[in-house]
Amino acid sequence: MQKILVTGNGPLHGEVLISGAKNAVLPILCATLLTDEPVTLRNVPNLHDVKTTKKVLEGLGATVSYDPERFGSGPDSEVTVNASTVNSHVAPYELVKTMRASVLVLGPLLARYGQAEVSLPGGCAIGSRPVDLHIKAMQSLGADVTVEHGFIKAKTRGDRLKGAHHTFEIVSVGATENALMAAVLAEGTTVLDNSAMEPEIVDLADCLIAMGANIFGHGTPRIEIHGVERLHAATHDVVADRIECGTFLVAAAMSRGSITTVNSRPETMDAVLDKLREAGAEVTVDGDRIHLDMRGKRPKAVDITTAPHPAFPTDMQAQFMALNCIAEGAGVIRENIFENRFMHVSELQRLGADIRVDGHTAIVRGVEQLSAAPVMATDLRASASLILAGLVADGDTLVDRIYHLDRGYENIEAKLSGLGATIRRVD
Ligand SMILES: CC(=O)N[C@H]1[C@@H](OP(=O)(O)OP(=O)(O)OC[C@H]2O[C@@H](n3ccc(=O)[nH]c3=O)[C@H](O)[C@@H]2O)O[C@H](CO)[C@@H](O)[C@@H]1O
Ligand SMILES: C=C(OP(=O)(O)O)C(=O)O
Repeated sequence: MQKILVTGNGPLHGEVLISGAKNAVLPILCATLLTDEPVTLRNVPNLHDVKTTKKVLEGLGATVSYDPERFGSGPDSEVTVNASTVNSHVAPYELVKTMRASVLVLGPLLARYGQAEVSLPGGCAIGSRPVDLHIKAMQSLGADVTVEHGFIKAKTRGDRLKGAHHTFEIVSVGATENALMAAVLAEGTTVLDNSAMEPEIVDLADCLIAMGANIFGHGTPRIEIHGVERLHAATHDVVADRIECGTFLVAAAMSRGSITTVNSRPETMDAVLDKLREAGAEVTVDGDRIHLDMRGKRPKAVDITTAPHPAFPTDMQAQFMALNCIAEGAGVIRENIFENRFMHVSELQRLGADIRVDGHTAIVRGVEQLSAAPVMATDLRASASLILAGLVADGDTLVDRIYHLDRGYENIEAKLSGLGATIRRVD
């Protein structure tokens, strides 16, 4: 099994190209099921999760094509999906269990084919992550849904789903996306209240609009959709990954360095950029570039409270915990989205971090120096936090179970090496 070996090696400097967002490309790939015409996506990141989604779509009968030479090559990286050949409506357990975003085929399959069978994704390291809100939204749109033998089985009552007014009980990114994709082909108007407002939802809506959907209010808590009978071919550029970008900026801050992110989307990152400034970084924005400079200073600890967008994202919590581990002072971290998203704490403690956890709150007191140790990644962002800690620890840190990392970071070791880090993959 592959591992990453990272050696503390002074400040990071230079430019890093940000990839397309995992959390945008996955729902958008699922949205290609909504039309029998080809949809081309650009700025597609070369991630394990993208390959899993490709397998899910191919399992349904769609054709997914890309040029392996150019795949993962930044803005020009293209994937085309042709769903005209879809002949199955079943997303099997073997694929869904490895990537819960596969549940996002539920809405598109129901909307286009009137039926869907999607395995329940199950829990994962960060929490139980149920899909009840997805199911309730499908029911509001006129689907009969049962859960049998570990599968969500859904059927439209008539030929098509019916537009409806649906209010999400709590804000959910995935349930908003599933409902949005289902509603674009429903008969009549749908209003989705208490919708999630993440930039990746806006990107999905923009792609659906390019495919001919009528959507208003995306990026606000109320999305209105006027259903159309069919969607058509389109080309769409996937929005930049704000979490990948934030991860590199935190790495630079921790190492007291100075870096510039390129092809990023600063306007989607206010909460993270504000916290970096609070930590003592000089952050300037110029179009798609974010420049962060620590001027050689040690970062200051910051308090973090995770909540739905536009508040501070849970997917950046572990990285800021790593920052607090070596910062001046103490920071309080409150995790409000997932019940079990402190799995990185015990591994950071192995590197010498001073962290006390009480329920959903962690108090982190910065230490002058972390000391390298073998550590185990438990989930995607936990993996990132361990690499960041390893970058500033004294000695060689070996991070095991990096398959989590490959789900969501394209070539992280090459990108960090390009910034001057000493990091490599070992077998
Ligand atoms: C592929 C993708 O985009 N993943 C992101 C998405 O996950 P995901 O879409 O799974 O996260 P949600 O926004 O749905 O989850 C928010 C909260 O709602 C709960 N919930 C969700 C659905 C449901 O049916 N019932 C229910 O109780 C969850 O357990 C969680 O406590 O948003 C999360 C929150 O920003 C991010 O951490 C993930 O990176
Ligand atoms: C939790 C995450 O992703 P997923 O929903 O794909 O598990 C993440 O990106 O940090």
